[in-house]
Amino acid sequence: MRLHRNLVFATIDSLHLIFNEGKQADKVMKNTLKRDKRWGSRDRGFIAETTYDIVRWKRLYAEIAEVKEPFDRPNLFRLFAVWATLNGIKIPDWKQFEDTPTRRIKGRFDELSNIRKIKESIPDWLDELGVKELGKKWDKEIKALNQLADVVLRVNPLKATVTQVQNELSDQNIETEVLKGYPFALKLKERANVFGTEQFKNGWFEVQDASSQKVADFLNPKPGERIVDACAGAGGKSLHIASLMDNKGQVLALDIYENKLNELKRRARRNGVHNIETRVIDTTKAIKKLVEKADKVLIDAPCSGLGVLKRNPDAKWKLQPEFLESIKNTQQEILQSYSRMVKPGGELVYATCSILPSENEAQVKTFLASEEGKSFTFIKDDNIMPSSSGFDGFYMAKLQKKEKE
Ligand SMILES: C[S@@+](CC[C@H](N)C(=O)[O-])C[C@H]1O[C@@H](n2cnc3c(N)ncnc32)[C@H](O)[C@@H]1O
Repeated sequence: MRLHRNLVFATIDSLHLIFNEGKQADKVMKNTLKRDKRWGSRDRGFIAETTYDIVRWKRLYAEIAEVKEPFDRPNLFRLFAVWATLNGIKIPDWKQFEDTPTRRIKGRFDELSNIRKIKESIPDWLDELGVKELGKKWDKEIKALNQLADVVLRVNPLKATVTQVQNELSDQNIETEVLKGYPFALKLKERANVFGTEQFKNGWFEVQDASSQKVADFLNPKPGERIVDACAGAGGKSLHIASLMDNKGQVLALDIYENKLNELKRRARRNGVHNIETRVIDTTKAIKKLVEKADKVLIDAPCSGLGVLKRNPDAKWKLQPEFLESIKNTQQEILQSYSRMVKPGGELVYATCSILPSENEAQVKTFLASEEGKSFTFIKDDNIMPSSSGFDGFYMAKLQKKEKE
């Protein structure tokens, strides 16, 4: 592979914004990719993948290059040189790469590969937490979480069949494969910009990780039911739920952020979904109005996001222990208040995209032992681990509200 100067410079500029200015990686990437209209999909792919790769391996590369934050421009080029060397890419004879110690880079990599927190490129506190919560399992989970995420589509059965989407995309040289056990999923064989296709614009599919597609299945919505999606965000799960209900019945999508619900409404129109109503939760009154009104409630709770590090490697550096503690309190508060919306005999699903038992099983256990939780019985749970599934880490638990005596 030959390195192109403007693509490398765009990568360096993006890394500066992410590492030194605390900007969110996905937002930086969106802006960077708008910079030059002449860039084709391979150029864009190079910038995005290289930037994300260097974000993912920041600690390892910084230790190899012997540089410390904040990274000045020469140091960002040193990180880049480590990336290129370890990926077998020839370093060009530009002045920014003068005296790159290629052999030393390889030697340092071998030396440092014995220390997990450096090899897997994670902060000390996160490595300690992983061991405390997952014991021996942490090793393979963090390894899996450092792999590049596959792109998975969820076909929208209101608009198309899996075969139709597969054939139409194949006509545009976008090859996909079906995933056993995931009835609406198609995995891209190679990364491609699916958002530009007519099929996406017409709502035939959404991009949604395979593990995330398990949540609506687990909830098992039926046409005609009244379902509350309590932390609906931009509606990844609401849209899936509505499609499984065949547009019959009602999905009430709640969130504390109006802008996310507005995005949900846009996506619902594209998806041909007509049975979602959105409500911003700005007072406790909004919750009270819905007490015992839902057949099923989904709480897709805000969480550490540790299960989706593949997709969002930047979170390794942005996440703080204090945030984790406060988000656990929020999770329990949400469980306590939104569970009241379930009708007697109805069901509650609590889900997170975390792999930490303290955000998952422990929260359910605390809830069941509480006054509010006493009216629920535990039905089942599912712990989807990145190492065994190959996709994101997710947790989901199903509880049933007891009938009134
Ligand atoms: C994991 S995200 C939801 C993702 C979404 N369900 C999807 O599938 O695309 C959690 C959501 O909970 C929302 N949230 C946080 N606190 C909340 C609260 N007290 N009540 C309702 N939603 C809340 C956040 O704004 C965020 O959109």
